Amino acid sequence: MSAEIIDGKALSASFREQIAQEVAQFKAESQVVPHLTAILVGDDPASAVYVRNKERACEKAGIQSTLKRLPAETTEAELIDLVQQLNADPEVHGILVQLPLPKHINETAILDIVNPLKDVDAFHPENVGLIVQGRPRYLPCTPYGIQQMILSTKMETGGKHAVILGRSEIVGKPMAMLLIQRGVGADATVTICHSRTQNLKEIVRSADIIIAAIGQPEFVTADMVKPGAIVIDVGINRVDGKLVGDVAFESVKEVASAITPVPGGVGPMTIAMLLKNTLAAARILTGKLSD
Ligand SMILES: NC(=O)C1=CN([C@@H]2O[C@H](COP(=O)(O)OP(=O)(O)OC[C@H]3O[C@@H](n4cnc5c(N)ncnc54)[C@H](OP(=O)(O)O)[C@@H]3O)[C@@H](O)[C@H]2O)C=CC1
Ligand SMILES: Nc1nc(=O)c2c([nH]1)NC[C@@H]1CN(c3ccc(C(=O)N[C@@H](CCC(=O)O)C(=O)O)cc3)C=[N+]21
Repeated sequence: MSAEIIDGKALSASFREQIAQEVAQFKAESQVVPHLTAILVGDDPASAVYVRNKERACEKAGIQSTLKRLPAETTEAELIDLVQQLNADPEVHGILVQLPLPKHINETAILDIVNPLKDVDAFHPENVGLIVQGRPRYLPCTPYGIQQMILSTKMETGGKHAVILGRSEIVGKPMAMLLIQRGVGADATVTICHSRTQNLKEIVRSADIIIAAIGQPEFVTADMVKPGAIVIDVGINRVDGKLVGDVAFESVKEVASAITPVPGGVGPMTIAMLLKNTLAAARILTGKLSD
């Protein structure tokens, strides 16, 4: 039997519609326009696509979006200066520093100085700490979007074995934190695999939920998937000009019960959750909601 295809594009559209309504209501009540500012340093083509998608989505939801484009030669001091300006600007509610940054800039040094209340990526250590403790201020966009996709399948996650491939700060690690929390769409038993993991295939084969976030084209093959598992493909890889995920979609969909496509899966959901966080940031900063 072929798996249910979790349509990230359609799901994100329905989230974005809901967010647009909430934005309109917030504007009417507060006379404030939620405003996201993204910083893009250098000209990485993949980052440019993401930033463009994000700008379009903001516009459609009634969220103001500004892109600060800086040349690849920008110094760390210059970038710090810009972040501090945005921190101090009362009209900016969300700040997103597009990663990766050029090698000569220390990413941690930059992410650490973003005002945690404006940190819509949830990368600041204060926000990460709050997530770990189970009292999040913002949820990290990609794991948050994935959790919504899993919820959309109506599969019970409680007590299930979720195997995450990849331990990055942006996907793998925070994903594990969300799935081990108590509550709906969580309560899972989580294993994180990475490049040093032994018996990776066997571990993945025991998973009820597989989340692949390693950046290796079609790494997860049908023989690694337990029949009936949910498979979430986070990978964005460009192969011969085509976009492919970390999962061999065509064969795995014959084994899984539900699967996300690439493109049209996790990517669009990441953007929808970014909009949600930006509205939440505007609420927190204007005192319309306690943080
Ligand atoms: N759709 C979306 O919204 C998003 C998509 N992405 C995509 O997701 C993918 C992962 O990105 P990101 O989370 O930033 O991860 P990173 O590229 O920062 O790290 C990759 C992780 O995968 C692990 N890994 C790499 N190769 C293997 C392997 N052969 N076996 C086991 N583990 C391996 C690494 O292990 P180790 O730590 O040991 O090196 C590391 O933990 C990329 O394709 C990226 O483009 C990322 C963010 C959002
Ligand atoms: N500070 C920061 N926050 C991030 O959340 C962040 C980041 N930096 N750096 C890079 C990764 C990657 N990422 C994607 C988001 C959406 C799509 C997306 O919209 N993808 C579409 C199509 C993309 C295309 O056509 O190339 C899809 O999968 O259907 C992809 C990738 C967010 N990231």
